[in-house]
Amino acid sequence: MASKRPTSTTPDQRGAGDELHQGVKRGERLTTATGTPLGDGQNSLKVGDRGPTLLEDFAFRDKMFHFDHERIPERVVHARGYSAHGTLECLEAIPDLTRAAPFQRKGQETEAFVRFSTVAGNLGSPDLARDVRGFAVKMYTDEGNWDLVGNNIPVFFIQDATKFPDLVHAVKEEQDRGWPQAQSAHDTFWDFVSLMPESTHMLLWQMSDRTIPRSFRFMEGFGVHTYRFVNADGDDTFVKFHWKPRQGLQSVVWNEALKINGADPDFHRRDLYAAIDSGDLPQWDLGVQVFDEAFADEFDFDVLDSTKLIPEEVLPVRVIARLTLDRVVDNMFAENEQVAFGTHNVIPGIDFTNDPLLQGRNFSYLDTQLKRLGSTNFTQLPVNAPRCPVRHFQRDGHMQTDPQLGRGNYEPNSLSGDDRGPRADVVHGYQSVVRQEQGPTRRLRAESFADHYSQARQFFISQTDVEQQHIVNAFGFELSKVEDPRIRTRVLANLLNVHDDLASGIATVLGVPLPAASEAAVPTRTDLPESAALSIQLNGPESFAGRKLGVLVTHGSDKALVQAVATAFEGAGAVVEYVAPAIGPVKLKGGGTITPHHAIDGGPSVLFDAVALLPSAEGAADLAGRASAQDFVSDAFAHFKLIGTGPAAAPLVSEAGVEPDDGFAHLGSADDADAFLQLCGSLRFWDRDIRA
Ligand code: HEM
Repeated sequence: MASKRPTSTTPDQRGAGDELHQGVKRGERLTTATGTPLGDGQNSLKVGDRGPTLLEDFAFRDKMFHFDHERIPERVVHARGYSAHGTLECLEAIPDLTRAAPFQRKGQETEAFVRFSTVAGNLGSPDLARDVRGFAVKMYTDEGNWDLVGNNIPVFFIQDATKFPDLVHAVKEEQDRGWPQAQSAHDTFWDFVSLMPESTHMLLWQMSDRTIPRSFRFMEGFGVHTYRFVNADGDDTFVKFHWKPRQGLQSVVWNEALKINGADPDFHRRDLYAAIDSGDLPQWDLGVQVFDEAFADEFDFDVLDSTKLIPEEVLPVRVIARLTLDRVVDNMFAENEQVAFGTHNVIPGIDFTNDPLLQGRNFSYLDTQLKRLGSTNFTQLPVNAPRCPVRHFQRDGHMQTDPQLGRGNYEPNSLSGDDRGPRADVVHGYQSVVRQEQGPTRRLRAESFADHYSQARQFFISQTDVEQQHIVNAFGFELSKVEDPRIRTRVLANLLNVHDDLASGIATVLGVPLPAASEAAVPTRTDLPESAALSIQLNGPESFAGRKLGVLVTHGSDKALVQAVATAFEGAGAVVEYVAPAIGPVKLKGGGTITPHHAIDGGPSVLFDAVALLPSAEGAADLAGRASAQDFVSDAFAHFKLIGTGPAAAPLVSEAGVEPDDGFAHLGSADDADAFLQLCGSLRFWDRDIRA
């Protein structure tokens, strides 16, 4: 006999969480995936009050079925990433060089989507791993989607795509033990690269502070390969693409990176989200190095070799457009995870070269995306769908969402639509550049790819003293994690071909003797000049705009001083966050309260670009005895940060074991705030880096 059906509100509703909620009482109706409204979303269908669950419970099965299949394979590389929407604005029309749609008219705007990423770590790995950053840009042009799938480093580890699986296997966690996660500091990576001298130039970049950027906003992007521009007449030129952050370049230091990973593993994604959300929109200039066959023939290296760059001093970067990111993602899965970039996604006006790495990439992306996204129809997902009309005869397939009307599903046909289906357009459609290719089919690396050390040396000598020391230390750190000493020796032997100071510096850090240099295929050139464009420190912003100041406050902190510092920094486009002994409101001397953003135990100074210590005398005495407060000061000091000290901060500074230097600014009164702001414009006080 059927029991009585519950009414909309049952007596079982009680407790703040509706623990025994049995009916719909407010809001939109909850349904199954097929739209059936549910009467209960909290309990499965059981026999009796405490009996077994019934297989008949379609609502339970509907929900659990979908949950069980929520995960899709993560990207085989670049799994960890974060995205934003934006716009590319053309600053200079270049129809003489290319018919690519975004560059035909000054002021023209093209919708864009960008995904930044690390390479080696899995989806849940920390943001501040020492790793190359992906910088992938999808541009939804009037003539199809153009993807510029780049990195924040202008060269790559290998010259031929067939080595890519080996490279990735070597850097990912080791197969017999499952670690380390998101790190190159282990035997298999260094074993591989020590046997592949072509990786040396990239290794120098990887061991530089480029691979521990302070923010996605403060790093460059590069297309890496030589591509082609093609104009409406079919004339082509070579082109290399550069993204230059208008915020300037900035990285953190290694010890800081390690601590950020603990304090906030989402540091980079949080930073990008917060900046865009607050209206501080990050921008990059898109620049090009355009050159012809004659330049390529005369250039020191092969322009098809992705382990080489063209120094900006040799061929200046010409800015043609500006990218602004202005919208965070609404849903990480729908956008960040389902977006599919590929070097093969080009538009009329953009073409490939014979770079053997690029040629291989053109195969790999589409291939992997079928596996990752599960259907050939992933181009219909909103984040991947072109914004221009799409007409073709690709039909059916898993998860087809286009009704694909009409009779004719072949080309040519006279039955679809207006009695004439879509046809290729010989005048306006994509035409590959006509190239003459000939020669014997062979598996061979051209002699023009043989110089593995000269540009590595050029990179090293182009760094400031501090940057060179950071490179030496990074090699030292990574190689100290290598267990097999033969691998370390091979790396040092290769690096002796780059620069004596580099190899001997690393040997000193490691405390091992220098081996003999390895035999190089061609001698290292010592005549390549320094290139200032390769340094981060020489390309800083000289401004604190877009950076973050951490202000340490306690009960009794001086209101006028705190306000003056906040007003100066916020007025200069910086973010100010307060750190206090506890998260509750802090009472200021002079009236009023501040609600801190962080309690001191969860707000270490590694989260900030500079710090101001503005405690009251009582507060300073209390903090001086707390390890987290001591670390706050000593870490800021050790990471070469600028430090402002209020009138009562001295006991805390001294208890932290820190001796104030010229990187300190005394904040005796509100009048000193501007001077501190000016000092912070240099971002770090590198003179403190005594090892340099
Ligand atoms: C032969 C060399 C390479 C191969 C075979 C290769 C292959 C791949 C594959 C299979 C993915 C995952 C794609 C996905 O699941 O959607 C990927 C992602 C990516 N690759 Fe490469 N890659 C190569 C070299 C490079 C180089 C030289 C760059 C930079 C210029 C680069 C930049 C990226 C970026 C940025 C992503 C992430 C795209 C995203 O955010 O979804 N790759 N690559």
